Amino acid sequence: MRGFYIGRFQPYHDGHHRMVAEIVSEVDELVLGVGSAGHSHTTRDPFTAGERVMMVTKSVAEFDCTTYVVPIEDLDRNSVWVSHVQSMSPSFDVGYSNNPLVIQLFEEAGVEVRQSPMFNRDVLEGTELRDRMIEGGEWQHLVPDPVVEVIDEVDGIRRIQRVSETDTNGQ
Ligand SMILES: Nc1ncnc2c1ncn2[C@@H]1O[C@H](COP(=O)(O)OP(=O)(O)OP(=O)(O)O)[C@@H](O)[C@H]1O
Ligand SMILES: NC(=O)c1ccc[n+]([C@@H]2O[C@H](COP(=O)(O)O)[C@@H](O)[C@H]2O)c1
Repeated sequence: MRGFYIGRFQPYHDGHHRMVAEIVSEVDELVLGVGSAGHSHTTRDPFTAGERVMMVTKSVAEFDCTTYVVPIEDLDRNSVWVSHVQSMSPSFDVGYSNNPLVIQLFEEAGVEVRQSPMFNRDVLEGTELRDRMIEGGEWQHLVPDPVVEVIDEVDGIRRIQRVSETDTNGQ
């Protein structure tokens, strides 16, 4: 059986990693969709699809499960989004998500969806991690080690701090 799990992974963190650990115990192969693939260089979506592919690929290497990492761009039309996903991904039997819109769209398309508990959600949330990066706080212990290395390699902290600055010229 092949599973599919999509997220923006801005960045990939220990909550995602815990969920992947559970998924790989249930499936033979996994597809990890890197969502909103065209988005980057903003406060909400600082990292490119390629950078997120690196974070995810290096992090899941510890699991003994064939994993395909597939960038998936957004569409303006939710009603055909599942077809779009299926056109970009190896075929899959079950979708994994805790995102209500994703769950709704998969179910309407007849795809089985499984949810997982939210792990330590008070800190394991992309928004919280990005806030810490912008403010110079501690975030490294909340992501797998390879994610720290990728963000360092691409000078990601400087990037998110810069793109979060307000233009003070008032133009
Ligand atoms: N701590 C967590 N435990 C379990 N699942 C999580 C956790 N955080 C996110 N998820 C799930 O992982 C998927 C991808 O989430 P996403 O990449 O949007 O991360 P996020 O932490 O919710 O980030 P953001 O704050 O940027 O929206 C979603 O289904 C989301 O519900
Ligand atoms: N119409 C669309 O393009 C559409 C619909 C539902 C989910 N998505 C994407 O799927 C991903 C879901 O991941 P999150 O759970 O991280 O939000 C996001 O990248 C989101 O943009 C896109």
